[in-house]
Amino acid sequence: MMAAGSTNSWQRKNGFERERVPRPFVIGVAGGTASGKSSVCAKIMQQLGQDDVDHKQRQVVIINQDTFYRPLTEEENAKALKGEFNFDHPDAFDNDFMVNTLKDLVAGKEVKLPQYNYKTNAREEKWHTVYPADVVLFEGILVFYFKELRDMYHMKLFVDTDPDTRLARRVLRDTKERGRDIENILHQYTTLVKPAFEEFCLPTKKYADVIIPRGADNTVAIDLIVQHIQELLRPSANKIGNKRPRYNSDSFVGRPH
Ligand SMILES: Nc1ncnc2c1ncn2[C@@H]1O[C@H](COP(=O)(O)OP(=O)(O)O)[C@@H](O)[C@H]1O
Ligand SMILES: Nc1ccn([C@@H]2O[C@H](COP(=O)(O)O)[C@@H](O)[C@H]2O)c(=O)n1
Repeated sequence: MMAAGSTNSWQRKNGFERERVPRPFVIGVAGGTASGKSSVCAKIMQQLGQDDVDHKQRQVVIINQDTFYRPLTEEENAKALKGEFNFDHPDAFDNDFMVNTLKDLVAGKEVKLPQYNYKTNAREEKWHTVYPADVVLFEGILVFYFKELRDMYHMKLFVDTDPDTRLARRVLRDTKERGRDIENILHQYTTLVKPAFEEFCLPTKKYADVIIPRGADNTVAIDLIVQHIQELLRPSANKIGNKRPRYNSDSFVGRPH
């Protein structure tokens, strides 16, 4: 671990002195379907002591790329119901919405986001507010694919879980939580999800700063990442660039060692 008050290589490379760590600190979390991206983000959030904090006060927010699936045409929706629409292709996303949302969060603005419904393959009508935070975790299968997004991350994590394990988890999850039947899941997986993973997601692993084998089970990797975030965002590193000092939580950064 870096000594308190020192400047790390990332900061030097990017021209940031110790006290100029960017706010918010944006972390991209990529990986195949059911690799454990959400679980890893939830653990990071929990270990930063943010679970019990009110949404308006949270210093860490998690944004899921699935929020940005574009609305489907009637024809596409009919295909989706048969497991024949390619949700794993970059064209399935509303790229402008995704980029603008992240830009707004980087600019310290609050954003309004829909809840995505996997049963209807559409956004819910009711949107919720996400408030500015000091750490933004942006997770999804293709969060490293788009250069404009990639350039906004200060740290990139790739969750690397064995494909058989991922398929097994996806079958369980999609039958229980996403209203799918097994035939439909396996058809979609073999014809669309797996080929798209190999074409669009896996090649983006090279952009990762940290690869996390086994996802949320990898407590050593998660502990190291959390320590690194805490170190970067210690209050002493907060002299310039933070318009909203919110370091009054003992459970977050700035806790005495
Ligand atoms: N380490 C694990 N052991 C067992 N099940 C897990 C593990 N990590 C995730 N899961 C389960 O696998 C499914 C996908 O995990 P999730 O974290 O949502 O992955 P992703 O966000 O990459 O799709 C979920 O049902 C989750 O509960
Ligand atoms: N209507 C939808 C939208 C997405 N999917 C699948 O979800 C996967 C991405 O979510 P993860 O939590 O698994 O990363 C992706 O592989 C899509 O195939 C879907 O099935 N239906």
